[in-house]
Amino acid sequence: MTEVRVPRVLTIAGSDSGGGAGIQADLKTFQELGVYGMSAITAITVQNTLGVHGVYPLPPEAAAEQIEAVGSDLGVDALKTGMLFNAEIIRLVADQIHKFGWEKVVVDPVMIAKGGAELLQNEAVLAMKEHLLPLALVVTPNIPEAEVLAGMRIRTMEDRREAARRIHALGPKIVVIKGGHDEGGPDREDRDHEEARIYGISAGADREENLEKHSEEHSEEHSEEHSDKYMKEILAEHTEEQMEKHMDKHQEDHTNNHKNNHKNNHINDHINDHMEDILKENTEKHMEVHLDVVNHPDDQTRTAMHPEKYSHMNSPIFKAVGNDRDPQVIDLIYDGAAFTELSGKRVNTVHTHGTGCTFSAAIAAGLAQGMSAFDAIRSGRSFIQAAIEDGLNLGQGHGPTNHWAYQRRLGVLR
Ligand SMILES: Nc1ncnc2c1ncn2[C@@H]1O[C@H](COP(=O)(O)OP(=O)(O)OP(=O)(O)O)[C@@H](O)[C@H]1O
Ligand SMILES: Cc1ncc(CO)c(N)n1
Repeated sequence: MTEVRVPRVLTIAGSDSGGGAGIQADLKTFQELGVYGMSAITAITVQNTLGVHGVYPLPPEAAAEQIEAVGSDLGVDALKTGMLFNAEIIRLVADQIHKFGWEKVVVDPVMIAKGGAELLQNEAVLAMKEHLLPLALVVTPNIPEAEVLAGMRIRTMEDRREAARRIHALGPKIVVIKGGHDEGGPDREDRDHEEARIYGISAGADREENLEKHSEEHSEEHSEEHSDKYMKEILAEHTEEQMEKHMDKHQEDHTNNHKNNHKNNHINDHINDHMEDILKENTEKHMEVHLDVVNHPDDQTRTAMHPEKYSHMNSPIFKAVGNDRDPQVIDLIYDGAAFTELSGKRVNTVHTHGTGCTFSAAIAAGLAQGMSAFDAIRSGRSFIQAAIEDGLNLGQGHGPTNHWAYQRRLGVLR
């Protein structure tokens, strides 16, 4: 008789005292998805929903030794990396992955926190590209991280596809460029002007030509100094944008405060004892995970899906509801052969702290459970969509997502 063993997943990441991102988000996600979670901590961050107030990296050997301890004893079916902080930690982590021969590796190339704090030293980007990305099965940059890794600006979906091709060329088998930061719309022109300020170029007709030149220079040079400068420019720009958006959202939040307080007191009062009732009280809107898959005509990826194995995802709760007027978040997936767009309804909330950590942790959990990479990504997207939709409204800034939401919705179905 074969022994059934629980899937084992390791996260190599930083600690978030606020509990919404980093190691804490990963372990909560693993637990919710029914896999056994283990951790190798790279750094301790002093963090809450208002921002990162301190970063205390551990000695690089501490990460390597934690990985050695769990790898040599408990075993690892899949792993994810998050905040790695510096080049030395990246090199040692890559050495361990290589030594153990682990293949189900999800790299979340964490660089900055929402709010702007540096979670990866600028000079470590090169180590990430050279040592870690070649070992990744799935890499999940957000848009600013994809810009840094690809050495180009991302304005349009075509830019995103080009960035995905460039990142894929660095070695990972599947690239997912997440869309959380792509708010699209009228700010694009402002971004062109901001870019013009940074590069000293025109925001008009010759913009593309200049950018092209810049990215050619970038790929030719490959020097640490150059990538350091480029990363600083990109991150500074995105940080400014994030801070402005944060302030706007805060004002909006104040206006809605009274309404929200009422709703959240209600949720908190009942959260443990009457969760099923609360879920039933929530409207249809709350009950659905709005996901849709759009494949390009030559796309083969869709055949990699096995809906019969994950039949719960075809239930009304997880089915796309298909309202084209809803603002969408699109995650772009590229496997070296075809592009797939995974789109979901954009939730209008500031409580998105740790979305990337949670998403990549859910992908690693799916891989450990034997899902194909595409199914694991789709399942991870459903997990984070539910977690954002059923937000907890904690803290005064960017609050955490609700790691219970996905399983609790499934619980209602059972
Ligand atoms: N407002 C939103 N509504 C719905 N889905 C979202 C929203 N924001 C992000 N997502 C989803 O969450 C996942 C993480 O995307 P995001 O771009 O926010 O990552 P990130 O910036 O790396 O997150 P973080 O740095 O907070 O960990 C993606 O699957 C994305 O589509
Ligand atoms: C520790 C840690 N890792 C990752 C992120 C990115 O969300 C964060 N804010 N904190």
